[in-house]
Amino acid sequence: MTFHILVSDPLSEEGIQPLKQEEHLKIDVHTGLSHEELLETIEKYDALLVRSQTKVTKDIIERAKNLKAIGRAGVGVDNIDLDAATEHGVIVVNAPDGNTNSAAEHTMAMLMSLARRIPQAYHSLKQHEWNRKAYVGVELKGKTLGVVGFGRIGAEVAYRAKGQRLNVIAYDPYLTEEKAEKMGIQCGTLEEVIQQADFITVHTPLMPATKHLISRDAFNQMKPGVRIINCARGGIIDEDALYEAILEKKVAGAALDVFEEEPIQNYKLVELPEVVATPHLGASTVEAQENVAIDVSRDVIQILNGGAAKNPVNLPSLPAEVMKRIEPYFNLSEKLGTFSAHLAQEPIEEVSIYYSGDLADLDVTPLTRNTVKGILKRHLGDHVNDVNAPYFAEKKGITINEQKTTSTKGFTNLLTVETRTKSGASKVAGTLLNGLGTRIVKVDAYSVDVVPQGHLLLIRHTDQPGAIGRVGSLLAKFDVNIATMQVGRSDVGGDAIMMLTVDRQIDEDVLQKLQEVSDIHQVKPIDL
Ligand SMILES: NC(=O)C1=CN([C@@H]2O[C@H](COP(=O)(O)OP(=O)(O)OC[C@H]3O[C@@H](n4cnc5c(N)ncnc54)[C@H](O)[C@@H]3O)[C@@H](O)[C@H]2O)C=CC1
Ligand SMILES: O=C(O)CCC(=O)C(=O)O
Repeated sequence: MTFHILVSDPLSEEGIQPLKQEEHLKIDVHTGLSHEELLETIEKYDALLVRSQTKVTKDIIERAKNLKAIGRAGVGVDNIDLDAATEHGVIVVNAPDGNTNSAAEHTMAMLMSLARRIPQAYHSLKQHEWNRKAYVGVELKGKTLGVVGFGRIGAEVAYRAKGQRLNVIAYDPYLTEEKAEKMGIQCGTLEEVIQQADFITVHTPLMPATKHLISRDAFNQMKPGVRIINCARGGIIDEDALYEAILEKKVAGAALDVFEEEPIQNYKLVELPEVVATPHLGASTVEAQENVAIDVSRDVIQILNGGAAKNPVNLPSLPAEVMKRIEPYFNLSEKLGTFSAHLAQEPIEEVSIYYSGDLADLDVTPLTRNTVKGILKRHLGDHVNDVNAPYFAEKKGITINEQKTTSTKGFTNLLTVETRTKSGASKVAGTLLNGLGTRIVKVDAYSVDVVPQGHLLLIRHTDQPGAIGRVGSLLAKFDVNIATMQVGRSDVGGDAIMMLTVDRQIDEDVLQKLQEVSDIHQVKPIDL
Protein backbone atom coordinates (compact mmCIF):
# COMPACT_ATOMS: atom_id res chain seq x y z
CA MET A 1 0.00 0.00 0.00
CA THR A 2 1.31 3.44 -0.93
CA PHE A 3 0.97 6.30 1.56
CA HIS A 4 0.96 9.93 0.42
CA ILE A 5 2.78 12.49 2.49
CA LEU A 6 2.54 16.26 2.14
CA VAL A 7 5.37 18.49 3.35
CA SER A 8 3.79 21.95 3.51
CA ASP A 9 6.54 24.01 5.18
CA PRO A 10 10.25 24.23 4.29
CA LEU A 11 11.86 21.16 5.90
CA SER A 12 15.50 20.10 5.70
CA GLU A 13 16.13 17.99 2.58
CA GLU A 14 18.50 15.73 4.56
CA GLY A 15 15.95 15.52 7.36
CA ILE A 16 13.26 13.98 5.17
CA GLN A 17 15.63 11.36 3.72
CA PRO A 18 14.18 8.62 6.00
CA LEU A 19 10.82 9.21 4.27
CA LYS A 20 12.32 9.16 0.79
CA GLN A 21 14.03 5.87 1.47
CA GLU A 22 10.73 4.09 2.09
CA GLU A 23 9.42 2.67 -1.17
CA HIS A 24 5.79 2.71 -0.13
CA LEU A 25 5.80 6.44 0.67
CA LYS A 26 5.15 9.11 -1.94
CA ILE A 27 6.26 12.58 -0.84
CA ASP A 28 4.95 15.88 -2.22
CA VAL A 29 6.69 19.07 -1.12
CA HIS A 30 4.33 22.04 -1.61
CA THR A 31 5.32 24.95 0.58
CA GLY A 32 3.50 28.26 0.81
CA LEU A 33 0.02 26.84 0.11
CA SER A 34 -2.84 29.13 1.06
CA HIS A 35 -5.42 27.84 3.54
CA GLU A 36 -7.87 27.22 0.69
CA GLU A 37 -5.26 25.38 -1.38
CA LEU A 38 -4.41 23.16 1.56
CA LEU A 39 -8.10 22.53 2.18
CA GLU A 40 -8.54 21.47 -1.45
CA THR A 41 -5.62 19.10 -1.54
CA ILE A 42 -5.41 17.59 1.98
CA GLU A 43 -7.93 14.80 1.37
CA LYS A 44 -5.51 12.63 -0.57
CA TYR A 45 -2.77 12.63 2.07
CA ASP A 46 -2.04 10.09 4.80
CA ALA A 47 0.45 12.30 6.64
CA LEU A 48 1.25 16.00 6.84
CA LEU A 49 4.61 17.44 7.85
CA VAL A 50 4.77 21.07 8.98
CA ARG A 51 6.86 23.64 10.82
CA SER A 52 5.07 26.64 12.31
CA GLN A 53 3.79 28.42 9.17
CA THR A 54 1.05 25.97 8.18
CA LYS A 55 -2.01 26.39 10.38
CA VAL A 56 -3.55 22.96 10.73
CA THR A 57 -7.03 24.08 11.70
CA LYS A 58 -10.16 22.09 12.45
CA ASP A 59 -11.59 22.47 8.93
CA ILE A 60 -8.36 21.11 7.43
CA ILE A 61 -8.44 18.10 9.75
CA GLU A 62 -12.13 17.47 9.12
CA ARG A 63 -11.52 17.48 5.35
CA ALA A 64 -8.46 15.19 5.68
CA LYS A 65 -10.34 11.89 5.50
CA ASN A 66 -7.15 9.81 4.99
CA LEU A 67 -4.91 11.63 7.42
CA LYS A 68 -3.25 9.41 10.04
CA ALA A 69 -0.38 11.56 11.25
CA ILE A 70 0.72 15.17 11.53
CA GLY A 71 4.43 15.71 12.13
CA ARG A 72 5.48 19.04 13.63
CA ALA A 73 9.18 19.55 12.93
CA GLY A 74 9.77 21.52 16.14
CA VAL A 75 8.42 21.93 19.68
CA GLY A 76 5.39 24.25 19.78
CA VAL A 77 2.17 22.69 18.47
CA ASP A 78 0.10 25.84 18.83
CA ASN A 79 -0.40 25.90 15.02
CA ILE A 80 -2.23 22.54 15.13
CA ASP A 81 -5.77 22.00 16.45
CA LEU A 82 -4.93 19.12 18.77
CA ASP A 83 -8.50 18.50 19.89
CA ALA A 84 -9.65 18.16 16.30
CA ALA A 85 -6.74 15.82 15.51
CA THR A 86 -7.51 13.64 18.54
CA GLU A 87 -11.19 13.62 17.73
CA HIS A 88 -10.42 12.40 14.20
CA GLY A 89 -7.88 9.82 15.36
CA VAL A 90 -4.94 11.68 13.85
CA ILE A 91 -1.74 11.23 15.82
CA VAL A 92 0.29 14.41 16.17
CA VAL A 93 4.02 14.01 16.76
CA ASN A 94 6.61 16.69 17.40
CA ALA A 95 10.38 16.89 17.78
CA PRO A 96 10.89 18.20 21.29
CA ASP A 97 14.67 17.85 21.58
CA GLY A 98 16.03 18.54 18.10
CA ASN A 99 16.07 22.33 18.23
CA THR A 100 16.80 22.93 21.93
CA ASN A 101 20.45 23.88 21.33
CA SER A 102 19.66 26.18 18.45
CA ALA A 103 16.93 27.99 20.36
CA ALA A 104 19.23 28.37 23.39
CA GLU A 105 22.08 29.65 21.20
CA HIS A 106 19.76 32.10 19.47
CA THR A 107 18.62 33.36 22.87
CA MET A 108 22.25 33.97 23.86
CA ALA A 109 22.90 35.74 20.53
CA MET A 110 19.88 37.95 21.17
CA LEU A 111 20.98 38.62 24.76
CA MET A 112 24.43 39.73 23.64
CA SER A 113 23.09 41.76 20.71
CA LEU A 114 20.78 43.51 23.13
CA ALA A 115 23.52 44.23 25.66
CA ARG A 116 25.98 45.55 23.06
CA ARG A 117 23.49 47.02 20.58
CA ILE A 118 25.24 45.17 17.76
CA PRO A 119 22.34 45.21 15.23
CA GLN A 120 21.82 48.96 15.70
CA ALA A 121 25.54 49.70 15.35
CA TYR A 122 25.76 47.43 12.30
CA HIS A 123 22.83 49.19 10.68
CA SER A 124 24.37 52.61 11.35
CA LEU A 125 27.76 51.55 9.96
CA LYS A 126 26.08 50.24 6.80
CA GLN A 127 24.70 53.78 6.37
CA HIS A 128 28.39 54.92 6.35
CA GLU A 129 28.12 56.44 9.85
CA TRP A 130 31.00 56.15 12.32
CA ASN A 131 29.13 56.76 15.56
CA ARG A 132 30.89 55.23 18.55
CA LYS A 133 29.12 57.31 21.19
CA ALA A 134 25.61 56.20 20.27
CA TYR A 135 26.23 52.51 20.80
CA VAL A 136 27.60 52.17 24.31
CA GLY A 137 26.49 48.85 25.76
CA VAL A 138 26.40 47.12 29.14
CA GLU A 139 28.42 44.13 30.40
CA LEU A 140 26.80 40.84 31.29
CA LYS A 141 29.32 39.85 33.95
CA GLY A 142 27.88 40.17 37.44
CA LYS A 143 24.38 41.01 36.20
CA THR A 144 21.35 38.85 36.98
CA LEU A 145 19.52 36.91 34.30
CA GLY A 146 15.95 35.95 35.16
CA VAL A 147 14.77 32.80 33.38
CA VAL A 148 11.01 32.29 33.31
CA GLY A 149 10.28 28.69 32.26
CA PHE A 150 13.02 26.23 33.08
CA GLY A 151 12.37 23.38 30.66
CA ARG A 152 14.71 22.15 27.95
CA ILE A 153 15.60 25.55 26.46
CA GLY A 154 15.44 27.60 29.69
CA ALA A 155 17.92 25.21 31.34
CA GLU A 156 20.30 25.31 28.35
CA VAL A 157 20.19 29.11 28.39
CA ALA A 158 21.03 29.09 32.11
CA TYR A 159 24.09 26.85 31.50
CA ARG A 160 25.34 29.20 28.82
CA ALA A 161 24.61 32.34 30.85
CA LYS A 162 26.75 31.03 33.70
CA GLY A 163 29.60 30.84 31.17
CA GLN A 164 29.10 34.58 30.63
CA ARG A 165 29.40 35.00 34.42
CA LEU A 166 25.79 36.07 34.79
CA ASN A 167 24.00 35.20 38.01
CA VAL A 168 20.90 33.22 37.14
CA ILE A 169 17.60 33.22 38.97
CA ALA A 170 14.85 31.04 37.51
CA TYR A 171 11.17 30.41 38.01
CA ASP A 172 9.35 27.31 36.86
CA PRO A 173 6.57 25.56 38.79
CA TYR A 174 8.61 22.34 38.51
CA LEU A 175 11.97 23.77 39.53
CA THR A 176 13.04 22.64 42.99
CA GLU A 177 15.66 24.24 45.26
CA GLU A 178 17.73 21.05 45.00
CA LYS A 179 17.83 21.08 41.21
CA ALA A 180 18.64 24.79 41.15
CA GLU A 181 21.41 24.33 43.69
CA LYS A 182 22.92 21.49 41.65
CA MET A 183 23.05 23.78 38.64
CA GLY A 184 24.53 26.64 40.63
CA ILE A 185 21.58 28.92 40.07
CA GLN A 186 18.94 30.45 42.31
CA CYS A 187 15.33 29.28 42.33
CA GLY A 188 12.78 32.06 42.90
CA THR A 189 9.13 32.90 42.59
CA LEU A 190 7.94 34.71 39.47
CA GLU A 191 7.87 37.95 41.46
CA GLU A 192 11.43 37.45 42.73
CA VAL A 193 12.70 36.76 39.22
CA ILE A 194 10.91 39.80 37.83
CA GLN A 195 12.08 42.09 40.65
CA GLN A 196 15.72 40.97 40.83
CA ALA A 197 16.72 40.49 37.18
CA ASP A 198 18.67 42.88 34.95
CA PHE A 199 17.79 40.71 31.93
CA ILE A 200 14.65 38.56 31.70
CA THR A 201 14.23 35.74 29.20
CA VAL A 202 11.02 33.73 28.83
CA HIS A 203 10.92 30.04 27.83
CA THR A 204 7.41 28.80 28.57
CA PRO A 205 4.88 27.43 26.10
CA LEU A 206 2.08 29.81 25.07
CA MET A 207 -1.19 28.75 26.69
CA PRO A 208 -3.96 30.55 28.58
CA ALA A 209 -1.93 30.61 31.82
CA THR A 210 1.14 32.16 30.16
CA LYS A 211 -0.64 34.58 27.83
CA HIS A 212 0.64 38.05 28.86
CA LEU A 213 2.53 36.50 31.80
CA ILE A 214 4.82 39.50 31.40
CA SER A 215 2.21 42.21 31.69
CA ARG A 216 2.04 45.90 32.48
CA ASP A 217 1.97 44.99 36.18
CA ALA A 218 5.11 42.87 35.77
CA PHE A 219 6.94 45.72 33.99
CA ASN A 220 6.04 48.01 36.90
CA GLN A 221 7.74 45.61 39.33
CA MET A 222 10.97 45.32 37.32
CA LYS A 223 14.27 47.10 37.94
CA PRO A 224 14.47 50.33 35.94
CA GLY A 225 16.52 49.71 32.80
CA VAL A 226 15.71 46.00 32.63
CA ARG A 227 16.19 44.22 29.26
CA ILE A 228 13.75 41.58 28.00
CA ILE A 229 14.20 38.62 25.64
CA ASN A 230 11.50 36.47 24.05
CA CYS A 231 12.63 33.55 21.89
CA ALA A 232 9.72 31.33 22.98
CA ARG A 233 6.31 32.46 21.77
CA GLY A 234 4.72 35.78 20.92
CA GLY A 235 2.02 36.62 23.45
CA ILE A 236 3.89 35.50 26.58
CA ILE A 237 4.92 39.16 26.79
CA ASP A 238 2.16 41.75 26.36
CA GLU A 239 3.51 43.64 23.33
CA ASP A 240 1.49 46.81 23.99
CA ALA A 241 2.72 46.91 27.60
CA LEU A 242 6.29 46.36 26.42
CA TYR A 243 5.97 49.17 23.86
CA GLU A 244 4.80 51.57 26.58
CA ALA A 245 7.42 50.42 29.08
CA ILE A 246 10.16 51.13 26.49
CA LEU A 247 8.76 54.59 25.70
CA GLU A 248 8.56 55.33 29.44
CA LYS A 249 12.24 54.20 29.74
CA LYS A 250 11.33 51.55 32.32
CA VAL A 251 12.69 48.94 29.90
CA ALA A 252 16.05 49.71 28.28
CA GLY A 253 15.61 47.26 25.43
CA ALA A 254 14.04 44.08 24.14
CA ALA A 255 15.19 41.25 21.90
CA LEU A 256 12.30 39.49 20.18
CA ASP A 257 12.29 36.46 17.92
CA VAL A 258 8.56 35.76 18.21
CA PHE A 259 5.47 37.96 17.98
CA GLU A 260 1.80 38.00 18.87
CA GLU A 261 1.07 38.08 15.15
CA GLU A 262 3.35 36.31 12.67
CA PRO A 263 4.23 37.50 10.10
CA ILE A 264 4.12 40.88 11.88
CA GLN A 265 1.43 43.24 10.60
CA ASN A 266 2.06 46.18 12.93
CA TYR A 267 5.76 47.08 13.06
CA LYS A 268 5.59 49.83 15.73
CA LEU A 269 7.34 47.72 18.38
CA VAL A 270 10.21 46.46 16.21
CA GLU A 271 10.72 49.94 14.77
CA LEU A 272 11.72 51.25 18.21
CA PRO A 273 15.51 51.75 18.30
CA GLU A 274 15.67 49.82 21.60
CA VAL A 275 14.29 46.66 20.00
CA VAL A 276 16.41 43.96 18.40
CA ALA A 277 14.35 41.51 16.36
CA THR A 278 14.54 38.40 14.19
CA PRO A 279 11.70 36.76 12.25
CA HIS A 280 11.23 33.56 14.32
CA LEU A 281 14.71 32.19 13.66
CA GLY A 282 15.31 30.39 16.98
CA ALA A 283 15.31 26.97 15.36
CA SER A 284 16.64 28.04 11.99
CA THR A 285 19.99 26.28 11.88
CA VAL A 286 21.10 23.53 9.54
CA GLU A 287 21.54 21.20 12.50
CA ALA A 288 18.21 21.85 14.20
CA GLN A 289 16.24 21.61 10.97
CA GLU A 290 17.91 18.33 10.12
CA ASN A 291 17.34 16.94 13.64
CA VAL A 292 13.68 17.87 13.85
CA ALA A 293 12.89 16.70 10.33
CA ILE A 294 14.60 13.34 10.96
CA ASP A 295 12.74 12.90 14.26
CA VAL A 296 9.29 13.57 12.83
CA SER A 297 10.00 11.61 9.63
CA ARG A 298 10.88 8.54 11.70
CA ASP A 299 7.79 8.91 13.85
CA VAL A 300 5.52 9.34 10.83
CA ILE A 301 6.98 6.17 9.27
CA GLN A 302 6.33 4.32 12.54
CA ILE A 303 2.70 5.47 12.64
CA LEU A 304 2.02 4.65 8.99
CA ASN A 305 3.54 1.20 9.56
CA GLY A 306 1.26 0.66 12.54
CA GLY A 307 4.02 1.08 15.15
CA ALA A 308 4.31 3.34 18.19
CA ALA A 309 5.62 6.88 17.81
CA LYS A 310 8.41 8.18 20.03
CA ASN A 311 7.06 11.71 20.50
CA PRO A 312 3.26 11.61 20.28
CA VAL A 313 1.57 14.79 21.41
CA ASN A 314 -2.03 13.57 21.44
CA LEU A 315 -3.78 10.26 21.66
CA PRO A 316 -6.34 8.78 19.30
CA SER A 317 -9.39 7.04 20.74
CA LEU A 318 -8.86 3.92 22.85
CA PRO A 319 -10.29 0.54 21.75
CA ALA A 320 -14.07 0.69 22.11
CA GLU A 321 -14.44 -2.00 24.79
CA VAL A 322 -11.78 -0.43 27.05
CA MET A 323 -13.18 3.01 26.45
CA LYS A 324 -16.74 2.06 27.30
CA ARG A 325 -15.88 1.00 30.84
CA ILE A 326 -13.50 3.75 31.78
CA GLU A 327 -14.91 6.63 29.76
CA PRO A 328 -17.36 7.82 32.45
CA TYR A 329 -14.39 8.46 34.80
CA PHE A 330 -12.17 10.29 32.31
CA ASN A 331 -13.53 13.75 32.95
CA LEU A 332 -13.38 13.24 36.73
CA SER A 333 -9.79 12.01 36.70
CA GLU A 334 -8.48 14.95 34.66
CA LYS A 335 -10.43 17.49 36.73
CA LEU A 336 -9.14 16.03 39.99
CA GLY A 337 -5.62 16.20 38.54
CA THR A 338 -6.03 19.86 37.63
CA PHE A 339 -7.59 20.62 41.00
CA SER A 340 -4.61 18.96 42.76
CA ALA A 341 -2.16 21.00 40.71
CA HIS A 342 -3.88 24.14 41.98
CA LEU A 343 -3.72 22.93 45.61
CA ALA A 344 0.06 22.42 45.50
CA GLN A 345 1.96 25.48 46.71
CA GLU A 346 5.37 24.13 45.73
CA PRO A 347 6.77 21.77 43.07
CA ILE A 348 4.96 18.43 43.29
CA GLU A 349 7.29 15.53 44.10
CA GLU A 350 4.88 12.61 44.40
CA VAL A 351 1.34 11.83 43.23
CA SER A 352 -0.66 8.93 44.70
CA ILE A 353 -3.91 7.99 43.02
CA TYR A 354 -6.26 5.75 45.00
CA TYR A 355 -9.02 3.86 43.20
CA SER A 356 -11.81 2.27 45.22
CA GLY A 357 -15.21 0.65 44.80
CA ASP A 358 -16.23 0.00 41.16
CA LEU A 359 -13.03 1.65 40.00
CA ALA A 360 -10.90 -1.00 41.65
CA ASP A 361 -12.16 -3.59 39.12
CA LEU A 362 -11.01 -1.60 36.10
CA ASP A 363 -7.77 -1.33 34.18
CA VAL A 364 -7.08 2.12 35.55
CA THR A 365 -3.83 2.86 33.70
CA PRO A 366 -5.53 5.24 31.22
CA LEU A 367 -7.18 7.04 34.16
CA THR A 368 -3.84 7.41 35.94
CA ARG A 369 -2.30 8.87 32.79
CA ASN A 370 -5.28 11.17 32.43
CA THR A 371 -4.98 12.35 36.05
CA VAL A 372 -1.28 13.02 35.61
CA LYS A 373 -2.09 14.89 32.39
CA GLY A 374 -4.57 17.04 34.37
CA ILE A 375 -1.84 17.84 36.90
CA LEU A 376 0.89 18.64 34.38
CA LYS A 377 -1.26 20.54 31.90
CA ARG A 378 -1.52 23.41 34.32
CA HIS A 379 2.10 24.33 33.68
CA LEU A 380 3.15 22.39 30.61
CA GLY A 381 0.20 23.19 28.37
CA ASP A 382 -1.60 21.24 25.74
CA HIS A 383 1.30 19.19 24.45
CA VAL A 384 0.93 16.98 27.54
CA ASN A 385 -1.46 14.16 26.78
CA ASP A 386 -2.34 10.71 28.03
CA VAL A 387 0.55 9.21 26.13
CA ASN A 388 3.35 11.50 27.17
CA ALA A 389 2.15 12.49 30.68
CA PRO A 390 4.18 9.74 32.45
CA TYR A 391 7.26 10.74 30.44
CA PHE A 392 6.91 14.38 31.49
CA ALA A 393 6.22 13.40 35.12
CA GLU A 394 9.46 11.41 35.16
CA LYS A 395 11.35 14.27 33.52
CA LYS A 396 10.06 16.63 36.21
CA GLY A 397 11.07 14.17 38.96
CA ILE A 398 7.48 13.40 40.01
CA THR A 399 6.84 9.87 41.31
CA ILE A 400 3.46 8.41 40.39
CA ASN A 401 1.83 5.76 42.59
CA GLU A 402 -1.37 3.98 41.69
CA GLN A 403 -3.26 2.06 44.37
CA LYS A 404 -6.50 0.18 44.57
CA THR A 405 -8.14 0.24 47.98
CA THR A 406 -11.20 -1.32 49.53
CA SER A 407 -12.14 1.74 51.54
CA THR A 408 -14.95 3.56 49.70
CA LYS A 409 -16.09 5.83 52.53
CA GLY A 410 -19.70 5.08 51.58
CA PHE A 411 -19.33 5.82 47.83
CA THR A 412 -19.78 3.15 45.16
CA ASN A 413 -16.67 4.53 43.48
CA LEU A 414 -14.07 6.96 44.76
CA LEU A 415 -11.03 8.44 43.08
CA THR A 416 -8.59 10.18 45.41
CA VAL A 417 -5.58 12.16 44.25
CA GLU A 418 -2.92 12.95 46.82
CA THR A 419 -0.07 15.29 45.88
CA ARG A 420 3.03 15.58 47.98
CA THR A 421 5.44 18.52 47.98
CA LYS A 422 8.52 19.14 50.09
CA SER A 423 6.49 20.60 52.94
CA GLY A 424 3.28 18.61 52.96
CA ALA A 425 0.49 16.82 51.18
CA SER A 426 -2.96 17.70 49.94
CA LYS A 427 -5.79 15.51 48.85
CA VAL A 428 -8.86 15.78 46.67
CA ALA A 429 -11.41 13.03 46.12
CA GLY A 430 -14.22 12.70 43.62
CA THR A 431 -16.93 10.32 42.64
CA LEU A 432 -19.30 9.57 39.76
CA LEU A 433 -22.87 9.69 41.05
CA ASN A 434 -25.29 7.50 39.17
CA GLY A 435 -27.24 9.78 36.84
CA LEU A 436 -25.96 12.96 38.49
CA GLY A 437 -22.49 13.27 37.01
CA THR A 438 -19.21 13.89 38.76
CA ARG A 439 -18.63 15.51 42.15
CA ILE A 440 -15.68 16.57 44.24
CA VAL A 441 -16.52 15.11 47.64
CA LYS A 442 -13.44 15.80 49.71
CA VAL A 443 -10.74 18.46 49.85
CA ASP A 444 -8.06 17.52 52.38
CA ALA A 445 -10.02 16.55 55.52
CA TYR A 446 -13.16 18.48 54.57
CA SER A 447 -16.28 16.94 53.01
CA VAL A 448 -17.79 18.98 50.16
CA ASP A 449 -20.18 18.39 47.27
CA VAL A 450 -18.99 20.37 44.27
CA VAL A 451 -19.45 19.89 40.53
CA PRO A 452 -15.90 19.95 39.11
CA GLN A 453 -16.38 22.53 36.40
CA GLY A 454 -16.24 26.26 35.76
CA HIS A 455 -14.69 28.85 38.03
CA LEU A 456 -14.16 27.61 41.58
CA LEU A 457 -12.78 29.51 44.52
CA LEU A 458 -11.19 27.69 47.44
CA ILE A 459 -10.86 29.79 50.56
CA ARG A 460 -9.10 28.60 53.70
CA HIS A 461 -10.11 30.54 56.78
CA THR A 462 -10.72 30.41 60.52
CA ASP A 463 -14.24 29.33 61.48
CA GLN A 464 -15.58 32.63 62.86
CA PRO A 465 -19.05 34.24 62.75
CA GLY A 466 -19.35 36.59 59.75
CA ALA A 467 -16.58 35.07 57.62
CA ILE A 468 -19.01 33.79 54.99
CA GLY A 469 -20.91 37.09 54.94
CA ARG A 470 -17.72 39.11 54.47
CA VAL A 471 -16.72 37.00 51.45
CA GLY A 472 -20.26 37.20 49.98
CA SER A 473 -20.46 40.99 50.36
CA LEU A 474 -17.03 41.55 48.90
CA LEU A 475 -17.76 39.42 45.84
CA ALA A 476 -21.13 41.16 45.39
CA LYS A 477 -19.34 44.53 45.51
CA PHE A 478 -17.25 43.44 42.53
CA ASP A 479 -20.27 42.03 40.73
CA VAL A 480 -19.13 38.42 41.07
CA ASN A 481 -22.15 36.16 41.29
CA ILE A 482 -21.86 33.10 43.56
CA ALA A 483 -23.55 30.07 42.02
CA THR A 484 -22.88 27.60 44.86
CA MET A 485 -21.14 27.67 48.22
CA GLN A 486 -19.95 24.87 50.50
CA VAL A 487 -18.30 25.17 53.87
CA GLY A 488 -16.41 22.62 55.90
CA ARG A 489 -14.54 22.91 59.17
CA SER A 490 -12.27 20.80 61.36
CA ASP A 491 -13.95 21.90 64.59
CA VAL A 492 -15.78 24.93 66.01
CA GLY A 493 -13.53 27.99 65.73
CA GLY A 494 -10.84 25.94 63.98
CA ASP A 495 -9.54 25.74 60.41
CA ALA A 496 -12.25 25.78 57.77
CA ILE A 497 -12.72 25.98 54.03
CA MET A 498 -15.26 27.56 51.70
CA MET A 499 -15.69 26.19 48.20
CA LEU A 500 -17.49 28.57 45.91
CA THR A 501 -18.56 28.26 42.31
CA VAL A 502 -18.69 31.69 40.70
CA ASP A 503 -20.02 32.83 37.33
CA ARG A 504 -16.84 34.36 35.98
CA GLN A 505 -13.10 34.33 36.36
CA ILE A 506 -12.06 36.47 39.30
CA ASP A 507 -9.67 39.35 38.62
CA GLU A 508 -6.37 39.68 40.40
CA ASP A 509 -7.45 42.80 42.35
CA VAL A 510 -10.56 41.04 43.73
CA LEU A 511 -8.41 38.10 44.84
CA GLN A 512 -6.10 40.56 46.56
CA LYS A 513 -9.05 42.14 48.40
CA LEU A 514 -10.34 38.70 49.47
CA GLN A 515 -6.90 37.85 50.78
CA GLU A 516 -7.10 40.94 53.01
CA VAL A 517 -10.44 39.93 54.63
CA SER A 518 -9.93 39.09 58.31
CA ASP A 519 -9.70 35.38 59.23
CA ILE A 520 -8.92 34.40 55.61
CA HIS A 521 -5.58 32.60 55.16
CA GLN A 522 -5.62 31.58 51.54
CA VAL A 523 -7.66 32.25 48.41
CA LYS A 524 -7.19 29.97 45.41
CA PRO A 525 -9.04 30.43 42.13
CA ILE A 526 -9.38 27.08 40.36
CA ASP A 527 -10.56 27.04 36.76
CA LEU A 528 -11.72 23.59 35.66
N1 LIG B 1 11.93 30.68 18.66
C1 LIG B 1 11.92 29.45 18.19
O1 LIG B 1 12.17 29.20 17.03
C2 LIG B 1 11.65 28.31 19.13
C3 LIG B 1 10.75 28.46 20.15
N2 LIG B 1 10.49 27.41 20.99
C4 LIG B 1 9.54 27.65 22.07
O2 LIG B 1 10.28 27.76 23.29
C5 LIG B 1 9.43 27.43 24.38
C6 LIG B 1 10.12 26.48 25.34
O3 LIG B 1 10.42 25.26 24.71
P1 LIG B 1 11.04 24.03 25.54
O4 LIG B 1 12.03 24.52 26.52
O5 LIG B 1 11.44 23.01 24.57
O6 LIG B 1 9.71 23.56 26.31
P2 LIG B 1 9.62 22.71 27.69
O7 LIG B 1 8.29 22.11 27.68
O8 LIG B 1 10.82 21.83 27.82
O9 LIG B 1 9.71 23.84 28.81
C7 LIG B 1 8.68 24.75 29.10
C8 LIG B 1 8.74 25.03 30.60
O10 LIG B 1 7.86 26.10 30.90
C9 LIG B 1 7.37 25.86 32.23
N3 LIG B 1 6.20 26.68 32.51
C10 LIG B 1 4.90 26.48 32.15
N4 LIG B 1 4.13 27.46 32.64
C11 LIG B 1 4.93 28.31 33.31
C12 LIG B 1 4.72 29.52 34.02
N5 LIG B 1 3.50 30.07 34.14
N6 LIG B 1 5.78 30.13 34.58
C13 LIG B 1 7.03 29.59 34.47
N7 LIG B 1 7.28 28.44 33.83
C14 LIG B 1 6.26 27.81 33.23
C15 LIG B 1 7.09 24.38 32.24
O11 LIG B 1 7.03 23.85 33.56
C16 LIG B 1 8.29 23.83 31.46
O12 LIG B 1 9.33 23.40 32.32
C17 LIG B 1 8.14 26.88 23.75
O13 LIG B 1 7.21 27.93 23.71
C18 LIG B 1 8.56 26.52 22.34
O14 LIG B 1 7.48 26.50 21.46
C19 LIG B 1 11.12 26.21 20.89
C20 LIG B 1 12.03 26.01 19.89
C21 LIG B 1 12.35 27.04 18.90
O1 LIG C 1 9.90 25.65 12.83
C1 LIG C 1 10.42 26.63 13.31
O2 LIG C 1 11.37 27.23 12.77
C2 LIG C 1 9.91 27.17 14.63
C3 LIG C 1 10.37 26.36 15.76
C4 LIG C 1 9.56 26.61 16.96
O3 LIG C 1 9.11 27.70 17.21
C5 LIG C 1 9.30 25.49 17.89
O4 LIG C 1 9.90 24.42 17.72
O5 LIG C 1 8.48 25.68 18.80
